[in-house]
Amino acid sequence: MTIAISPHAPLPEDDMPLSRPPQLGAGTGLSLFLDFDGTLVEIADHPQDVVVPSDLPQALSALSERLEGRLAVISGRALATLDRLLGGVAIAMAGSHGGEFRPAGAVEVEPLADPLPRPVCQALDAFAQENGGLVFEAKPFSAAVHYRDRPQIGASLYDFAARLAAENGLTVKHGKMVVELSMPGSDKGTAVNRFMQMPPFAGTRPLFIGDDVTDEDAFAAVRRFDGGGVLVGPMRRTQALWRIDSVAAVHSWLEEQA
Ligand SMILES: O=P(O)(O)OC[C@H]1O[C@H](O[C@H]2O[C@H](CO)[C@@H](O)[C@H](O)[C@H]2O)[C@H](O)[C@@H](O)[C@@H]1O
Repeated sequence: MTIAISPHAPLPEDDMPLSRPPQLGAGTGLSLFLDFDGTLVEIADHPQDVVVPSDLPQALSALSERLEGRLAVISGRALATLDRLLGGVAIAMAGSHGGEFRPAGAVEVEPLADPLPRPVCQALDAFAQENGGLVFEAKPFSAAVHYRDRPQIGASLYDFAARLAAENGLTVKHGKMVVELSMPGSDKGTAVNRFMQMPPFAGTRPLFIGDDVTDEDAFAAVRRFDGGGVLVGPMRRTQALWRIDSVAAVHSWLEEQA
């Protein structure tokens, strides 16, 4: 299938149906970027409770091989966590919302951001402790507070984090029942840009599959390389050009590409 995509194509309206993404057939020159939570694994109540299908690491590894290495997972999770959850599969990865970067087969993690100042992490952690039921998650280049167990705290948590961000020159991200702080200059879009400057991604047209608003930076980035985003889940205002209904449907689509 030939796909024609322009970075200047109009964005879809939020009530406009988006079709399934194109197939990664031989000779299409496409590369593939995948988000993790809500895309490859179902959302769970707590970050440590996600269930990784036992065949997922091998499926990613086989697809990466078929695409001659043009596959990467780009996640908000720490790379060390992704390694543990995916059994150390040797595919390309970026973690901590673009703060950590590692090409396929490499051992060294390349930082693409500076770590958060310790007092900021301590302040976020203290807010989580003082508002029982919040989960503080420290990552090498960002820190997150999850409020899924106390949704009513979401607005005050966001205000608190936004104030910390303004006082310290940081970036605040608001994902699914989670508020995160990181140093400016790294997000999933910068991770896409970095991969697209190096082989085997350079010169290809990237697809990015993701579910969260934090994936929108990557949806915008892939359009600049004549590629497109694939939104997972219900339609919303998005920069994605295609849509897949659910995590299960992502798995089916990945199987079709094998
Ligand atoms: O970029 P992603 O791979 O989608 O990671 C985004 C965040 O995912 C994790 O939190 C989310 O998933 C949890 C498990 O399903 C869920 O409990 C939580 O409410 C979600 O926000 C992860 O813990 C974060 O570090 C990632 O940034």
